[in-house]
Amino acid sequence: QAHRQYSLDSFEIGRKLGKGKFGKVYCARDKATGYVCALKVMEKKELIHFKVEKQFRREIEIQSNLRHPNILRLYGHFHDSSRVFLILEYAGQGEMFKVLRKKGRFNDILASQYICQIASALSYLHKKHIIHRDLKPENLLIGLDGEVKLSDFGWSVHTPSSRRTTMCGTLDYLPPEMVEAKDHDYKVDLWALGVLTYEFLVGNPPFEEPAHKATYKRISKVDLKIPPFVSVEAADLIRRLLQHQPERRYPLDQIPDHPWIVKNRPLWPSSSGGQRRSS
Ligand SMILES: COc1ccc(/C=N/Nc2[nH]nc(C)c2C(=O)Nc2cccc(NC(C)=O)c2)cc1
Repeated sequence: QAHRQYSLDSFEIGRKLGKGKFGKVYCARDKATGYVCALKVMEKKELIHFKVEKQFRREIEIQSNLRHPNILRLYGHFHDSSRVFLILEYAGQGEMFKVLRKKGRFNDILASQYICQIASALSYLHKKHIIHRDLKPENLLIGLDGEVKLSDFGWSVHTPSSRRTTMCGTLDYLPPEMVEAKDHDYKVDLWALGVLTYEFLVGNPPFEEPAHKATYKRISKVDLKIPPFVSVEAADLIRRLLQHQPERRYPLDQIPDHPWIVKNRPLWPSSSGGQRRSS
């Protein structure tokens, strides 16, 4: 099954779900299994024009090997003379970005469940030496039961741990800051998780400014203003993630036990299993 050869003829094409960055997305049904999926169609000439073939191949290589309830599955891919097709998991409630814009902002219960699920997905990726590097509402989808699905691995990378092993002869001579610098890479996702937590609760990202330069200045100074309506517990987690020094950022594995998450956890995990705790 995993190595089935797919073609456009393998699918009944349903409604167009929307336009992604580089292509269109359709709901589709696999004729052989009756399984509903999402078919992402991209023009080869567009991928060449935007010089994203390498990033695109990396997205396929990375996402195909991932198995986690909060990471969108990539089941396979195929191409014809002019187009490339990704066979992706269908997430019933669509883009987080659109839901957030429509709702304005999320309450503590919804935001904390989303953040806990995203932390679980990031922890899974980091254990596989993968950094997402592009965490934002546009790259999140929501499943039928309201569970979050990390998608769009175009920018994620395998940390250079493999390069480290090939350098292993010389690793012994690397100074601490060089070796630690590798770990800094993971911690870019922790910062992004802090920005995302803020944006879910406030409705806009924390350092947003009309001019890029001004945004850059506010980020580098961590010029963070948390509005009074944000709960004390949420503000605490946001501050612990938005730390200038990467090594001071709150570890992912401690997030399920943070007061903001614990306080807002549903008494019984939802049918989708949510963030079931190991008893
Ligand atoms: C217009 O209202 C919608 C409501 C739900 C959807 C569901 N999309 N679900 C998906 N599952 N797997 C993938 C990949 C997608 C997907 O890319 N959806 C998508 C793509 C571009 C735009 C939108 N638009 C919205 C509103 O979600 C959705 C799509 C559209």
